[in-house]
Amino acid sequence: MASAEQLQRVAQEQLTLAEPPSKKPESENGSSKPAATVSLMNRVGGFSWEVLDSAKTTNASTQRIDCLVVTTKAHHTTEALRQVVPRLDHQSVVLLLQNGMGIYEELQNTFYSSSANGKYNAPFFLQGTTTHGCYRSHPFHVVHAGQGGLWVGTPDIESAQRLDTSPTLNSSVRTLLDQLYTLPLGVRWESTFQLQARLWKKLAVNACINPLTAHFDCLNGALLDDVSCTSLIHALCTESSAIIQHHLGLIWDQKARGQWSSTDELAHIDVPLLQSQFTPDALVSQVQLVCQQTASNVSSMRQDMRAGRSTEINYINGYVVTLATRYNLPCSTHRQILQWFR
Ligand SMILES: NC(=O)C1=CN([C@@H]2O[C@H](COP(=O)(O)OP(=O)(O)OC[C@H]3O[C@@H](n4cnc5c(N)ncnc54)[C@H](OP(=O)(O)O)[C@@H]3O)[C@@H](O)[C@H]2O)C=CC1
Ligand SMILES: CC(C)(CO)C(=O)C(=O)O
Repeated sequence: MASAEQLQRVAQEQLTLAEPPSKKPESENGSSKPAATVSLMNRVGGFSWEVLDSAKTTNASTQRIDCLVVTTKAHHTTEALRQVVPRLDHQSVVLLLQNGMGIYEELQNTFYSSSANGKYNAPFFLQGTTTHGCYRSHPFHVVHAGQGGLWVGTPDIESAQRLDTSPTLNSSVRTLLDQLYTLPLGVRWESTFQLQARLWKKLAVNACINPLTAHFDCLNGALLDDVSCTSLIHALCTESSAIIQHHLGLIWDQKARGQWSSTDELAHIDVPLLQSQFTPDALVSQVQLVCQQTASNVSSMRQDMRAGRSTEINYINGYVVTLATRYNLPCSTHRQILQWFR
């Protein structure tokens, strides 16, 4: 985890830029010779960093953290945060950058429910999602294998409202964003619902490509050549579509009941237009597009599976199943896929 609290202190990490993975036959999101090497230190003044490692907790810092960017895998996030929870307060800003969904809720329930640390002490969470691709070639060296964008916003409307009404918080979020904007990562701020729609789309796509490529041990592009894979993609997207549409429908009802004032961003959201982006056909087209665009990629779940690591399945298909159970909607294909990983 990188702490952005003392941005002028210098770290020696290097960011390595490589050719896009599509130019290679089979890459782990780009594993051949890097195209360029640049020092983060020269470009952004350097990030302060600490190694957070359970073996060294006795020497761990107790200094308050202003801004924290969490880039762990979804299933490691709660344990990673546990080490720094005492250093976060209600004015700290924490940006979550995991694939999948449900992590924000898990953190709230684990650390900040009324029975735990108390809501009053919760830091201000932001969520983000990226289409960049990168991997670590060796310690402190990251290969930037695929160019994309990075979208950041608030996880729910309550957070958006809190941000609007707290100048201190607003200034902390601005500090973090200003640092992120200096990076060549195409960072953009999005309204709550634009970001949530983006996260839903990514979840629906990842719920097809990741488990299927891991299970059938194939490249992303190969999914489109196999008839059993394409029929699974249709089944998964049909189930995801009903669940997402239902979820959006609930928001539509809340809006209709006047739960938000006219100044809220949600008052301007066109829910039926949003819903049209989540039909089964729209989701299948999105999966096909990503399979084509990342045809020569080894998906992150396939990489994890090959390396004998745990996967993010519980935060991808597992999250879809959790919502289906909550809404009492059919979800047998996602359930079947979850069984493959048990
Ligand atoms: N890599 C990519 O191209 C993309 C990744 N993502 C998503 O971003 C997230 C991160 O992915 P990625 O960077 O590839 O994952 P990695 O596994 O490469 O990196 C995760 C980092 O988290 C650290 N970590 C794990 N547990 C802890 C802990 N308890 N305390 C502190 N640090 C910890 C790991 O440290 P250590 O190595 O020491 O264990 C490692 O440095 C995932 O959700 C992924 O799906 C999304 C889009 C693209
Ligand atoms: C988009 C995709 C499927 C690219 O490989 C990905 O996000 C992943 O591998 O986790």
